[in-house]
Amino acid sequence: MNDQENAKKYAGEASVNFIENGMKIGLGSGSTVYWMIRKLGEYVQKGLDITGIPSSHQTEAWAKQFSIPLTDFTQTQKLDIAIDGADEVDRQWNLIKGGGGALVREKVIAAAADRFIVIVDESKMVTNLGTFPLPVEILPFGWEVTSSRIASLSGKPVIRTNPDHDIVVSDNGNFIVDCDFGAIYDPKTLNHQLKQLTGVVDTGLFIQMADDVIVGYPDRTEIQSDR
Ligand SMILES: O=C(CO)[C@H](O)[C@H](O)COP(=O)(O)O
Repeated sequence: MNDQENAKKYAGEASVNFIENGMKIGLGSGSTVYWMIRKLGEYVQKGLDITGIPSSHQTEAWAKQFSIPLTDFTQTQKLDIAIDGADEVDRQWNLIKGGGGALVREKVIAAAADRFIVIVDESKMVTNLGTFPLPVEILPFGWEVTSSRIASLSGKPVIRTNPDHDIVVSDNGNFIVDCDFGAIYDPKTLNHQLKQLTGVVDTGLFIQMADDVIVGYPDRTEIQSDR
């Protein structure tokens, strides 16, 4: 395993220490979350009684693989904790998410949780957001119009495609545009401007939602609990 993967494993596994018996847990998406789910599965095997709501089809498949009991929002509207990765984390703990395309469900889950824990390897910690292009989920209908309106906010949107050049469809049946805004100095305002555009479902900007950030290094973790 390379250094970055080790760091993801450290961060993912450390987050499981925050989980207590009886909790309802939001399960994020991505390769760091994989390590959290795998470790959580071990705890469940040993008798930990929890239920999870997955934020993507991939996460649901992993949760089933590791025998984690699942529920959904028809059963509960409140989660004790949500644990998720991120593509970038700035100094105020604003996030860019959505590299894996699950940003909308991830945001619904984070918003429903009493505590939102972010798990990242050290490479994700940045001074300003924006090196990673911002994912924005948009409706397929008229996506060209929505995309050009995002461009008028200086976002340079690129429709997300797979290696066969087909447009990627999110778990919600929508499209994603990856937008290069340069350095994002005011993520709150940008998020607001984007969300006002008809056709935009949501953005990968998570503004001051994180309660804790667990940063993984190749040989250790650092838990940051004060913004
Ligand atoms: O937002 C996400 C998926 O939509 C992921 O959490 C984000 O892309 C980080 O993924 P990884 O842990 O694989 O680096």
